[in-house]
Amino acid sequence: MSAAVEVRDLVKRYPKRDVNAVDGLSFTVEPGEIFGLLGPNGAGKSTTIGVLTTRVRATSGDATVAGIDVVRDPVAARRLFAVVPQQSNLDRSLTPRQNLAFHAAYHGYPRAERNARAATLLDEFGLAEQADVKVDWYSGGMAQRLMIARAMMHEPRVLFLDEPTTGLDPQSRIFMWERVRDLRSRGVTVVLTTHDMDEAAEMSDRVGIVDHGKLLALDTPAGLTRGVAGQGVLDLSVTPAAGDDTDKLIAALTDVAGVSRGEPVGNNGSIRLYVTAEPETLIGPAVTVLTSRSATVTDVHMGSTTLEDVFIDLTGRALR
Ligand SMILES: Nc1ncnc2c1ncn2[C@@H]1O[C@H](COP(=O)(O)OP(=O)(O)OP(=O)(O)O)[C@@H](O)[C@H]1O
Repeated sequence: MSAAVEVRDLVKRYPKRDVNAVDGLSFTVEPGEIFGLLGPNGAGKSTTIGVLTTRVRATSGDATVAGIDVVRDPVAARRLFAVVPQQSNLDRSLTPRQNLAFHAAYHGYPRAERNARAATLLDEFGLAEQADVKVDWYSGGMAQRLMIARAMMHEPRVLFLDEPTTGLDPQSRIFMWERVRDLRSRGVTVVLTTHDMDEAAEMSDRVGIVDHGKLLALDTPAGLTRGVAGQGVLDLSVTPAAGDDTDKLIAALTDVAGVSRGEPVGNNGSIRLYVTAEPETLIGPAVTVLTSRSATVTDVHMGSTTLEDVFIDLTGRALR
């Protein structure tokens, strides 16, 4: 079976720009996966989705969806994928139900089948009760759900979701995540972009981290956090003694067995230690080092490493 999505050495340079928006990107998405492209604003995620969905012309490189070259055969490719953009592109002159039916008509579905599919999908996405109102009455979360329902009308093999939950309230986000998992369980491959590390970690089977149009790392969320940043983190709120400073405290703390690295967090004296042992076993040794240097420890917090830590590790910058 061919890959669901394959991108090889993809480059996109927009006119009058002096850097590449996408700069030699390569990755493969397996059938049935939820694949997340994670990166800050401007990293090139939407441009990559734009090329794969035939809306952006690549400068060079190859892109295939369900084995079809999207440049050579865009019409065949469009039958096999669906895309939900960042901004609503619902037809405001049609009702929600009509939006779905119209989309299926465009894809050549006979009337009875498109009406039946619309009813089923409206129900699945929790919109059956408000299927015949004005689209304008929909909240952001409902519009987002309707766009996914519409995308599913022509039974795509691959669904592209560009920032699917940006701006949604927590409840709508969770509903959306559940619906996307349902799609995966039915064999639909999902490629989503996000700058939200929680969303990437929660949703994706594998995550590609992109920055400045380049792929920096690609693995399962667990593999990424394990590989780069150890087992966990220990956050310490510390006031150094007179004559001492945070950098020196970090140097002393990284001598403790099990501490792989430390860095200042913010500018109020907080220190984050990346640890390779269980974080709680290192609280005692870390506090001993700090008190031996007459530093004052006001708070200790244990946590697991996140994709944010991975991004900081790779780029030296925070994700947002
Ligand atoms: N139509 C365009 N013309 C010129 N430059 C563009 C165009 N679209 C995007 N860019 C630039 O390309 C780069 C990548 O943008 P892109 O939208 O792909 O990033 P992104 O990771 O999706 O970010 P966001 O989450 O903000 O959408 C940015 O520097 C952006 O300014």
